[in-house]
Amino acid sequence: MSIKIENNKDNPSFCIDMALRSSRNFSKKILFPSFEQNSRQNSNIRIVEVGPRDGLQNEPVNVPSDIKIQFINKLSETGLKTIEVTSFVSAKWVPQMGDNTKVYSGITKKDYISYPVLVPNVKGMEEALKVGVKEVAVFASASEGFSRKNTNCSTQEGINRIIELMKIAKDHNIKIRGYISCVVGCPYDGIINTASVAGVAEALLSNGCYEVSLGDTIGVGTRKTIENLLKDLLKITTADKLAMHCHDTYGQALVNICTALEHGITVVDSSVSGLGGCPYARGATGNVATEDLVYMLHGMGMETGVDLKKLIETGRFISDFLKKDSASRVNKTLYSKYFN
Ligand SMILES: CC(C)(COP(=O)([O-])OP(=O)([O-])OC[C@H]1O[C@@H](n2cnc3c(N)ncnc32)[C@H](O)[C@@H]1OP(=O)([O-])[O-])[C@@H](O)C(=O)NCCC(=O)NCCSC(=O)C[C@@](C)(O)CC(=O)[O-]
Repeated sequence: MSIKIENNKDNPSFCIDMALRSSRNFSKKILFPSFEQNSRQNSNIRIVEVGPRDGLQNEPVNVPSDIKIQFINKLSETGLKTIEVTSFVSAKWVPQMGDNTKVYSGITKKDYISYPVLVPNVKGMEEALKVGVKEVAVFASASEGFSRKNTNCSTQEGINRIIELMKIAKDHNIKIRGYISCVVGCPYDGIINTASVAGVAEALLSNGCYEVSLGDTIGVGTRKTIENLLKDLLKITTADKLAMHCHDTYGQALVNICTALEHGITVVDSSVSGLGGCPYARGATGNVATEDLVYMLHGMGMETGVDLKKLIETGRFISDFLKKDSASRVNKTLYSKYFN
């Protein structure tokens, strides 16, 4: 059975199946019973696009700086309000991000878009300051095993480093966003308990992060585990201080994001074309694709301010450069309808 939707901005004027209608009506009332109530608070969702950083950091082929700059400039035209541009980590650890200064300085910045960069320590913070960053993202792990593999230190040592760099950031009026990695599972330590996540969240928030993004780094979370995590976190903080960052290894990312929306969270990280992965989290695939996220949110009647057609074109630009298929099902389905 098909219905024709004339004014749906995310779909060409062709017949789409019941899935879209379902996402507008059925899912609100039946799949997620509490959704109707929370969606009134959640009608505007902020998407944090992490494609240029998380999306590219694990790519084996060197992406030239001018391609990264074109990619970010295209993302800036899509209506996204936050685009994580690069990271100021050690190039010995993540060679793909070694051109951070060139990329950050080379992009055309719009004053209504925030362009955070990832920093691990004081050295990264100082380098980021030299190019005039206005927002940084810091990261700590809820698991010891991942902390050691990713940053060569324990979780507490990582937090201590972050506290030092946050002092500098605050002195320069730089906004600070936090990430917690491995919030439900770790490739080295297995299942992570919610108390460990809550401890890191408290440390990051109390030292100056305006929000903390919950990273399901290896994408093992399910509706149940995310629900349990959020129930516990919401005892120590409020939903407006939390964001979701779901890798889609097991295809659970959208469901987990819906679970977060139900709990009042309104900020979601994603990566165009589903690019991404951490070099130190073996087996993890990319983030939830921004195209799929936007399609879902618009289908649910939520506003993101993002132009899906431009996003699809941008996703295709970077996938074509990388010579890989887009991991976004929405991109795969709609690209030819929009552009051929
Ligand atoms: C933290 C370190 C630096 C410790 O690495 P280390 O080797 O212990 O550090 P070090 O202090 O001994 O320094 C070693 C060398 O790196 C240099 N160095 C030191 N710091 C910097 C810096 N900031 N920028 C540039 N260079 C730096 C330093 O100067 C020195 O150079 P050398 O003297 O040998 O020539 C390293 O482990 C590192 O860079 N790790 C980052 C790994 C990474 O970027 N992982 C991916 C991001 S996290 C992620 O993806 C998860 C997330 C956020 O997306 C959320 C989720 O998905 O869950």
